[in-house]
Amino acid sequence: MTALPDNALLRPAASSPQRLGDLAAALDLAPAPATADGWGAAEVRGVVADNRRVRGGELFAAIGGAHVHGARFAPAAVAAGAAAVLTDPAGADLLAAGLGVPVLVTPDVPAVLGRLAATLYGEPGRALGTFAVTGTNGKTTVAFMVDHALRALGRTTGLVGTVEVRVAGRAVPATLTTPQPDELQALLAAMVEAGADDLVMEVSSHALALGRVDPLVYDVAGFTNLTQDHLDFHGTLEAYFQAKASLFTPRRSRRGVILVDDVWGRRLVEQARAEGAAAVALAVAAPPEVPADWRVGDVRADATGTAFTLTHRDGRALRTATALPGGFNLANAALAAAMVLESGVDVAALQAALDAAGGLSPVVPGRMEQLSERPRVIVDFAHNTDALAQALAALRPTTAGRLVVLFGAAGERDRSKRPDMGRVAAEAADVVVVTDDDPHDEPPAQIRAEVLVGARAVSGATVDEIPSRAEAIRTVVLGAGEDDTVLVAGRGHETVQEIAGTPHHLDDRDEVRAALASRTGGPTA
Ligand SMILES: CC(=O)N[C@H]1[C@@H](OP(=O)(O)OP(=O)(O)OC[C@H]2O[C@@H](n3ccc(=O)[nH]c3=O)[C@H](O)[C@@H]2O)O[C@H](CO)[C@@H](O)[C@@H]1O[C@H](C)C(=O)N[C@@H](C)C(=O)N[C@H](CCC(=O)O)C(=O)O
Ligand SMILES: Nc1ncnc2c1ncn2[C@@H]1O[C@H](COP(=O)(O)OP(=O)(O)OP(=O)(O)O)[C@@H](O)[C@H]1O
Repeated sequence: MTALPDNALLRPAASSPQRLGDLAAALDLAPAPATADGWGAAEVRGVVADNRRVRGGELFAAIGGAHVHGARFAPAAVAAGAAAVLTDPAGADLLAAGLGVPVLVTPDVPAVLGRLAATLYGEPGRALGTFAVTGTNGKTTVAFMVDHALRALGRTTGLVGTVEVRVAGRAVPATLTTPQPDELQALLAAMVEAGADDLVMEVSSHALALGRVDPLVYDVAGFTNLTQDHLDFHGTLEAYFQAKASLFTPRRSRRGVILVDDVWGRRLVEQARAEGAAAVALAVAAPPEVPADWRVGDVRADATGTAFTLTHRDGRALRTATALPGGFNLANAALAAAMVLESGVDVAALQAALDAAGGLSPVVPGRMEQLSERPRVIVDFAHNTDALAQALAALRPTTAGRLVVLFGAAGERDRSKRPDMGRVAAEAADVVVVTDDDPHDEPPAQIRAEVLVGARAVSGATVDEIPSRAEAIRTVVLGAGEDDTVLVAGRGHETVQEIAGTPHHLDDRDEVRAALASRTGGPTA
């Protein structure tokens, strides 16, 4: 059994014990037949769905998963100090008699888990201003930007997302983009305990489809865009869209700010309003005939970044800038600013705060992160077709020499995007190097071959294949001319590469730095 990191930052230090009988009555949970009388008086002080996270006194929620039933771990959870177990009928059948603690049963454990955790931790979400960001690309960047703006306003924030979880200024690496319900509510309680005013989080389509964030109702939800991704999980683009759309309903948010640059955003505004949600439209690149509440204008881009004015139909206007490169980061910055304004912050207050903070330019690890200037080497997280195309398009105008891109595709994930990624790379770059990403359990050569089919169908670019990612990085960095731009795409901040089920340490940024150091004369940063 693998041990999980038990980071105290991720849970409240104190939580008041609650009677099992009260919880069962509130959440409609029934005792399993063999549960001894008097179970209702037993007390629990939290809930965990993974036995490796039990510290003592919690309710262990044993979930039927895709790989294993959590009930198998109930004895280990009880041995670690769990005071009761909640499971479904299939889990109850797996439990041996004589577990020694009360067992409660409900038909669908994940469906009650969030509410149970929120109840146990005192509804922490209600004590925080709450911001959620969803969309195929840009969630992490927008979340960092909203967080940056709120902190510029003097607020204490908690941040939850793909790169890290941050509680009032202290950070730990994240596991999922959006944590499981029991972990999320514990995290919110830890944030409240640490004195946070606001929560900013990324909400993945998986989390929405699986109800991970319920029963949170966000004050402001933001939508970036929708392009093909995650079809392995959702099946169709329509199902993927509907998962995202569920965030923009009164059940999950009070107000939505929706970028209407793409057709999905425009559809989302209509659908959200039809369902009675307050949906605010934001146009950045959309033409003037597309109706919008907030619109971006007077865009000035130079080597230091992009300045823009965000104007509301009612005349309110904010002028600010972002140093993060690319047209998509203008859209990300505008969305972040509009979300903060829609939470009720006064324009003059945000203007003053952003002026003092130098605009919306947080450091977002592994997102268009520039590691050297000549050659310009950038590590980015683009790992789907649209993100790759956009990242390359953002770099082309400022590349005097060749534009070189190195990337692969993840194994066991949305196979259909692989040739498309190869194609857009070969269309936009001069040199394409196809390497491994995270093959997981899939044969890496097969993944590369599927990417290469798309890349080789385009004439013009030089296309190479270098299986080892570290070797590929070294080769392109050593081979780059001073005027070239090298985009190392796909893994961003990630540090573990999984090949044939085995994790290997690999940090693209470290590999790039090492290669730069061995170029004659070293890098010019
Ligand atoms: C589809 C999905 O969301 N799967 C999640 C689910 O896995 P599973 O159903 O296979 O769980 P399982 O391994 O069968 O275990 C069943 C139960 O036993 C428990 N268990 C298991 C082992 C053990 O030793 N002890 C124990 O108690 C588990 O905590 C679980 O409650 O429960 C696991 C435990 O919490 C998660 O790690 C796992 O996420 C996997 C790793 C995953 O890849 N999720 C992806 C699809 C995901 O959610 N991604 C999105 C967005 C990504 C993006 O935008 O790019 C995200 O929000 O991260
Ligand atoms: N608004 C955007 N539109 C298109 N591409 C973007 C946008 N913002 C960022 N990108 C690209 O997508 C990559 C991932 O960005 P980011 O991490 O902010 O998105 P994300 O939605 O959090 O991604 P993931 O869900 O995979 O964690 C970036 O590295 C960049 O290449």
